Amino acid sequence: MTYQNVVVLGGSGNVGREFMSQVMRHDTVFSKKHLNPTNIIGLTDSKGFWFNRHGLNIQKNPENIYKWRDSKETFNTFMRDLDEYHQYDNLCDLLKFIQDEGMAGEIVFVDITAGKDDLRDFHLKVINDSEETIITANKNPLSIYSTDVFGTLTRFRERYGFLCTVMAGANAVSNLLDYYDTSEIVKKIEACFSGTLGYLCAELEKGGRSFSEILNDAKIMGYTEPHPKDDLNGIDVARKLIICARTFGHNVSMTDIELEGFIDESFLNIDDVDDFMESVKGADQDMKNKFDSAKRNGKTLRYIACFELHENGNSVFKVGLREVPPDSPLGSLKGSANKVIVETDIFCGDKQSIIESPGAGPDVTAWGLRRELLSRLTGRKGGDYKLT
Ligand SMILES: NC(=O)C1=CN([C@@H]2O[C@H](COP(=O)(O)OP(=O)(O)OC[C@H]3O[C@@H](n4cnc5c(N)ncnc54)[C@H](OP(=O)(O)O)[C@@H]3O)[C@@H](O)[C@H]2O)C=CC1
Ligand SMILES: N[C@@H](CC=O)C(=O)O
Repeated sequence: MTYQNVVVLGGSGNVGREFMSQVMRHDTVFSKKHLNPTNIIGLTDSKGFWFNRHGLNIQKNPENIYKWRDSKETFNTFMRDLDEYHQYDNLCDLLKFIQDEGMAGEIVFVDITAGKDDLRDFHLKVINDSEETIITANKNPLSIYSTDVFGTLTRFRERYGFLCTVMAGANAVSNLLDYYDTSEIVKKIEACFSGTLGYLCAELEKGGRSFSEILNDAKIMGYTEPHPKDDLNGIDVARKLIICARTFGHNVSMTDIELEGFIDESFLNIDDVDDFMESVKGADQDMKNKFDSAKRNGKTLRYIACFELHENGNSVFKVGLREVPPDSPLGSLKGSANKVIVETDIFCGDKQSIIESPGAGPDVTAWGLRRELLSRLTGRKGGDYKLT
């Protein structure tokens, strides 16, 4: 039996713990489902990593999941004596460690961190200087740097999976890759790409609860970024629009996007998450007024990412809050649902391509990552297929 050996970067985080728990319930050797079961041999946080070349011991007792899944602190305590923990100065030390263990060419890294420069460097090193594979839910390496970085990372598609960076529960990214490969020019995109902001809009539209209460809910449900200001300043949606546009062939960067935050900029400069959550209470009345005003116009509000290719070849990228009819394709979205409407030469008029799916949450994201991992298994379809 050949294992798919996995190292989870950020495995102790919200999505990371859910990912671990789903893999342990369904994808390891104990599930007896796949010819190449998943074997988690390493798990990192921001300071170091746990490693066991035969597989982390935490995997052996899926019945303990409930003891560690819901809190990072209890997870860290649970892990303390199970396997060896190595501190690192630089994430690239991990790559060297794996090579020294004689495991080069056998690893899939799953990036569930929100890291920036150090993760960009790690992704580049893995793709340029090793034969390992990366599957990422972290959008930063593909979006906040130059198109060259995007091009380098995605040049070996079989070694770089990024389906979960946009609409984690759907096939949006692979559809856009298909348009690129078939030379089908994307003319227009309109999308709601944020589970957090979608949930906020749908709940504010109902009335009854304040903006800050709903945001707190979204944070508890794991929809928000590690710092929710990255949702509210529109950067998370802009990153997704950049990843989409680069995927269908556009040389676009953050400065090309007309970006309007969800709330006033004056609330968006607080680094401490608890202080930030307290301060945004100041935006409650303004957000209520905006939704009341839209309602008086027979409209509602949605946070929309838009790309349009003009006849003269110029393209426009916009991200912001827009009034839309409540029964329109984006105005009718509920909860954390995401939707992307794409127009190309073939897919236009009443043949637009529309993809809708849940866009956020640890469960959806972890499932998307597992799906991408499993799609790479050579032995996936050779298992003992059971019908019940
Ligand atoms: N929530 C969702 O619905 C979705 C999330 N994502 C993405 O998933 C990622 C993780 O989100 P979430 O689980 O909520 O975040 P958390 O903050 O809960 O977890 C982040 C994890 O990454 C580790 N980490 C942070 N920085 C670094 C670094 N520089 N190097 C190595 N490890 C690091 C943290 O370790 P430590 O504990 O030491 O800080 C922690 O284990 C984000 O990039 C997010 O955009 C993508 C799609 C959907
Ligand atoms: N914070 C993001 C998580 C997924 O990318 C969102 O709300 O959509």
